[in-house]
Amino acid sequence: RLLGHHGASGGPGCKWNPPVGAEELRGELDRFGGVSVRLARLGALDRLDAASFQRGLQAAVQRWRSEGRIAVWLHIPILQSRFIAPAASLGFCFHHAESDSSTLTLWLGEGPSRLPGYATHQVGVAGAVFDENTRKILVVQDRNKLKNMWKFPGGLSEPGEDIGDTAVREVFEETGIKSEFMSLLSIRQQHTNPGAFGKSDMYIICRLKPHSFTINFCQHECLRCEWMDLNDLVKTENTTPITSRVARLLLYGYREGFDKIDFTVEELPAVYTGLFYKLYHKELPDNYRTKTGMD
Ligand SMILES: NC(=O)C1=CN([C@@H]2O[C@H](COP(=O)(O)OP(=O)(O)OC[C@H]3O[C@@H](n4cnc5c(N)ncnc54)[C@H](O)[C@@H]3O)[C@@H](O)[C@H]2O)C=CC1
Ligand SMILES: [Mg+2]
Repeated sequence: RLLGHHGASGGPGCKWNPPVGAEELRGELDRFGGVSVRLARLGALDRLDAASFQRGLQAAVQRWRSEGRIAVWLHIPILQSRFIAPAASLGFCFHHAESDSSTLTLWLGEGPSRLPGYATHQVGVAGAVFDENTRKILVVQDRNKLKNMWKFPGGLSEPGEDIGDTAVREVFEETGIKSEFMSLLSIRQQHTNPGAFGKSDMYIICRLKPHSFTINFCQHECLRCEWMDLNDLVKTENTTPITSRVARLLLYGYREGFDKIDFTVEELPAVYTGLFYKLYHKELPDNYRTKTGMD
């Protein structure tokens, strides 16, 4: 199927405005039929002004259309940001930006754009550090909050960081307590979160096992930090609904067995990419783990 035949070879303006820089605007084809142009990889753009770039891009877009490309991905290094406005005037929109570049897209296919969006969520992770021997749980009060409610220490995940590693790192940074990841207990999803720049927030609580007990809390982020009896956290009014709920969940797990509440983790190989990933779920009994055990 050929898309967008129209306007293939030069409109009226083209003869008199040779597409300056059009030769340079070469892209790579992706497996979906889109073309990706990385300005950082193209030479001779330093002396190109915005108007010439726009003419060159317009001619290139016409060419890509005639070749049936479904989309254009335009990667612009931050120092070449003068090319953003000309691209936008040809219909390009921001797809995303990183610290040193932005990526704009133009959909050329039929109907509305089917290009995937960019990041949708921020991920926050808290650690519920529970000591089974003393039945105590580690809680903090935020310094920067209007109401000083007890909550689990935690914070935002860094790019490429495992959920459990975020929990352990944040707990240590905020309280000085060393701990080990045991399981995932809950996931909260909230949209248009003010702290997530209007994106959605995914807040994950992990069960951690303490390896040290002397509190040395971060004065910047925390006002108070203590080991609290789990029953007291379950009963207190001075906490958030999510903390209260997870405290009840922990009490249930403590009494009836943590396998009732734990999503444990396992690392598995990805089929196509050769990468590895972490899979979290309730414990699978041994006889369900192998195909032969199923009959
Ligand atoms: N119910 C609960 O127990 C609560 C859960 N959460 C969740 O925790 C996660 C975030 O945890 P945090 O402890 O907030 O992250 P965090 O531990 O990574 O700390 C964020 C840091 O960034 C600073 N910061 C944030 N916005 C700033 C700005 N505009 N300018 C300057 N500094 C700024 C804060 O002061 C803080 O030091 C989210 O997923 C959130 O939904 C947050 C509050 C309460
Ligand atoms: Mg925090």
